[in-house]
Amino acid sequence: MADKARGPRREPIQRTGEPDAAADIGVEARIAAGILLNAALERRNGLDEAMASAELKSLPGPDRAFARAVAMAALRRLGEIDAILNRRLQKSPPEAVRTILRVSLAQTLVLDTPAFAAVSTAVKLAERDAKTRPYKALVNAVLRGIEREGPGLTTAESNLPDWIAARWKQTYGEAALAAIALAARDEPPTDLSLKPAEDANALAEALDGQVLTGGTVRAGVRGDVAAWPGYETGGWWVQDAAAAVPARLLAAKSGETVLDMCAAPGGKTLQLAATGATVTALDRSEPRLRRLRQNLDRTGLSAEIVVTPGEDWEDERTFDAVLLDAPCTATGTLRRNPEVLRATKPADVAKLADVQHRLLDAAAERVAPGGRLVFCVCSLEREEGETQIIAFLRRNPAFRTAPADPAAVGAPAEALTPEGWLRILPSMWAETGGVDGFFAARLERI
Ligand SMILES: C[S@@+](CC[C@H](N)C(=O)[O-])C[C@H]1O[C@@H](n2cnc3c(N)ncnc32)[C@H](O)[C@@H]1O
Repeated sequence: MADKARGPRREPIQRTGEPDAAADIGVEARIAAGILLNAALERRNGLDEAMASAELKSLPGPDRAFARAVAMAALRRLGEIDAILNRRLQKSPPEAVRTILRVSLAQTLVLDTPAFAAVSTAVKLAERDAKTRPYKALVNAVLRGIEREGPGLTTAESNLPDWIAARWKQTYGEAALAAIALAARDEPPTDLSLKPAEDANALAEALDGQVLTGGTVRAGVRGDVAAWPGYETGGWWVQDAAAAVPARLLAAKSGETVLDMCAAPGGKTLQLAATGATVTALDRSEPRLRRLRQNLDRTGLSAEIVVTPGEDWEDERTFDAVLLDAPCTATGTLRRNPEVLRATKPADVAKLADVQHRLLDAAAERVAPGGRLVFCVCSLEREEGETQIIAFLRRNPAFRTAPADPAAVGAPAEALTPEGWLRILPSMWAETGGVDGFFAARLERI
């Protein structure tokens, strides 16, 4: 596969992190990294499933964390890593050999692992398996060649699957595509949403971070969030700055009734419950609702929980405000979940748009006269965002757009569309570390 030329922007690959003591971590962790990488490339949720497998769980914690960091780095830079490899490979090696090479390059090019450790463990990995043993010398030569002569220039856009890059170029233009690709190269910072009574400035200071417009605290440190101040006492929860926007847009108030229609694992339910509104959190997935319950317990917040598909809910109630955070391709979360780009197929966009259409109609029925409806998706695909709302407003003349005020809801100013909706791109707020991609529209029943 040749390095894709989608424009002139070619730059040296940048290192972004350094897992602890990578040089001391051994072959087993690298094998695990390969397992995680391939699971993520093979199937949706593959990485999470593989992380939960007995094989991964049997590793010591630091090895497991290292394996995940390597797999994530490889996924974020897959196009660049393959381009570098392809310049040195005369023909494509067996997949197992490519995995070893990818895992090794993710360490040296992205994670700052010392080359001696990344290369020698790659050679040991090749040696261990009869299928890869004949390629031991090749693995050594390719990796040492790259170390000696440098990786060469690569493009951030090459990390995006072709069909996705083509779509985003058409929807957002070439410059935005390049900016999104750049934003997706690096591990994003961790953002926290706080309960209203918490001191955002003190938390930001403790985490060497900053308070963003809207009140999100962006941590300046990484690591185990459960060890950060305020976790045990439930003062905050992890939630990307963009993911915190839709619940603010709904502007729930104490004393109102609110339905969160696709609620689990509950980041937005927590925001809504923290306003003092009476919240009903509905989701079709019991396992995901279990996580929502744990989140409510930890934060001391409360909500009624309903397990059912939103379209089939046999309940007559209507609500002052309804939030529909619909299931979607999640392409906007590519910085946090680079695997979504590999797992999503073109046909998924239309399939999920159908689900969103049905859920939107079901959500609309739950809105009391004069009430509000916020629809949002963490997708960059127009069919899951703007197109849904245009079609919904045509089918439902009883609703109209209530334009968003980006400053009031902690969204980037440039996210506001002419229609009054919010289209947040991962390239926005780049100077403070970027955001997830989101679409959100607030509607009101006339
Ligand atoms: C984008 S996630 C929601 C994230 C959540 N709002 C949060 O902030 O943590 C979409 C959710 O929709 C749920 N879901 C999918 N189809 C559904 C349906 N027909 N009815 C209700 N929930 C559904 C999924 O189980 C998933 O939890």
